[in-house]
Amino acid sequence: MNAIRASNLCQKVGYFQLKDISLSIPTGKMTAIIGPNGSGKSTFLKITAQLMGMDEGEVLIHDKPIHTYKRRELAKTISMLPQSKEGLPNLSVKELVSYGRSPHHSFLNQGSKTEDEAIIDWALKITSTKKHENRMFHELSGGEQQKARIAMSLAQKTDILLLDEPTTYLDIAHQLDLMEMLQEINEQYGITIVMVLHDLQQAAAYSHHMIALKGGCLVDHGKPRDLLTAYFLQKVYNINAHVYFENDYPIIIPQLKQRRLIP
Ligand SMILES: Nc1ncnc2c1ncn2[C@@H]1O[C@H](COP(=O)(O)OP(=O)(O)OP(=O)(O)O)[C@@H](O)[C@H]1O
Repeated sequence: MNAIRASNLCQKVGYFQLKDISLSIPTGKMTAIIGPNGSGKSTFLKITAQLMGMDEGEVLIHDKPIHTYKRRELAKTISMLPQSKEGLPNLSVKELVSYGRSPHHSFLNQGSKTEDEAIIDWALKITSTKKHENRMFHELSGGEQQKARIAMSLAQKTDILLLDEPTTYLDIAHQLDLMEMLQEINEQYGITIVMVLHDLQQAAAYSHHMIALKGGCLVDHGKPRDLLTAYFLQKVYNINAHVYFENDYPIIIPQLKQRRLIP
């Protein structure tokens, strides 16, 4: 079953164009979207979260065309964490995470306070941010802020979580901690996780499915172990590298003096 299916998706953004993208994202799995800077990864996520329209094509979420979803219904199905954390109000961590409950409230139906509290508590605990709940968001470190933002997305209680470069600004230990946390969330709760990542080793190690974009086009998609080869790296990034797997963890060894290969 597919959580997301795009067919012949085209979208022009300034001088850039997403061209005829057709792909599927499996339900309950972790999918990594990779590709060079400016290849359209964020644009694809934004269209999928309906933060941006499309010129042509169709996107189905759980087999239902995205344009037939009401705004609140979509927000209960899919949550997206954008790259930038700019513009977030200076709230306490708990207040920020509570924001995730907004789609579940309306003017006429404020929902159950007990249920909200239980979900907020769950989101704080699973992201290990419970201990920071009374601290101000802007006082946290980059890694702690990233986890608090993920807690806010989790509190939205959606089946699908879109994360745009969740490991940016994090050191290697916090990157691995975050990836393992996402793996745990995926395994325990069956949430479909789609993440844009630049670290190819982590992308392949932590995903079941990988999608590669380049220049607004889909280059390839499939299981990381099948996809990640020297030929693939040459095709997508124009680099020469050796690739091998050690206990299912991919190792990429780039050849030195690559610069002449960059167009
Ligand atoms: N609002 C906009 N106006 C004009 N051009 C835009 C706009 N948003 C994105 N673009 C362009 O669209 C292209 C694709 O951008 P996008 O952010 O989707 O790429 P990306 O693969 O996520 O890149 P990165 O890895 O660098 O984050 C880029 O060339 C970018 O300059």
